[in-house]
Amino acid sequence: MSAPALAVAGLHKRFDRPVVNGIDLTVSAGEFYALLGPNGAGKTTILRMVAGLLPPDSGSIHIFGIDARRDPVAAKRLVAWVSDEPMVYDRLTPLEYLEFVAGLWQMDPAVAASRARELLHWLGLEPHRDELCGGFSKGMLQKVALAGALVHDPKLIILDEPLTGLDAGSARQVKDVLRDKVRQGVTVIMTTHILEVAERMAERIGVIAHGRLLAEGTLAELRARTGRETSLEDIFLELVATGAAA
Ligand SMILES: Nc1ncnc2c1ncn2[C@@H]1O[C@H](COP(=O)(O)OP(=O)(O)OP(=O)(O)O)[C@@H](O)[C@H]1O
Repeated sequence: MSAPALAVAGLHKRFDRPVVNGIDLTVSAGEFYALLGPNGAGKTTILRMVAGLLPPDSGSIHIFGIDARRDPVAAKRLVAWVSDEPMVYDRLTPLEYLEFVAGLWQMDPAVAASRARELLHWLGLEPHRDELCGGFSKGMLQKVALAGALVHDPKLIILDEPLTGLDAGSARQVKDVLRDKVRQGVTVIMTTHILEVAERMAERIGVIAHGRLLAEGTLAELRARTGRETSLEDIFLELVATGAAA
């Protein structure tokens, strides 16, 4: 059997207080996984550790079987990280930005150019490909950042609140790109506060509070835990309330 896209075990991180408290998480290759949790639950901190941007205090992270703490460069080649605060160079056009990112990955220029064109088309950025990013709205910058994260053809895409601030049309484009990627066998892990998105798009859902995984499973499995045919919102609120009381 092939290695899971992500296998996290015993992950801990503290800042001035413990923030991630022994997370175990396995996401299969080709799965769409949503990580939910109230503000400050530790979701971003977990994903930043997985993406190699923050060192854990303890625990292991394997990406497609690669020990990401021991071999971070090999692991990062397989991963895209899309933050909720897009960092794009103001003085570059989207096309130049994608060429720049492709250069960092030492991609073949012809492959990079064709992938960049495809991504700009998918995300509706083609009409703006020669305009400077400095004049773009937050939503447009978010889409440029997503395109930049996908240009090296990652196998695991990690997104922190990718739909926040996007208008309905842009949100649809981003969701379609992610669905297409999953159809192609790519793994997607994302955080969201938009529970309908998790309900509609994710194959499995994990609920985090106080740096702990309270529950995970398909929507049907989470419903079975509560013993009621109810919405993800009800399940989420019940889990977080009982988790907080525990
Ligand atoms: N670099 C840091 N230094 C100190 N504390 C931090 C740092 N990064 C995160 N924290 C704290 O860790 C806790 C978890 O933050 P995190 O951003 O992981 O939560 P989250 O679940 O992503 O929340 P949200 O849904 O609000 O984005 C918060 O209390 C936050 O203030």
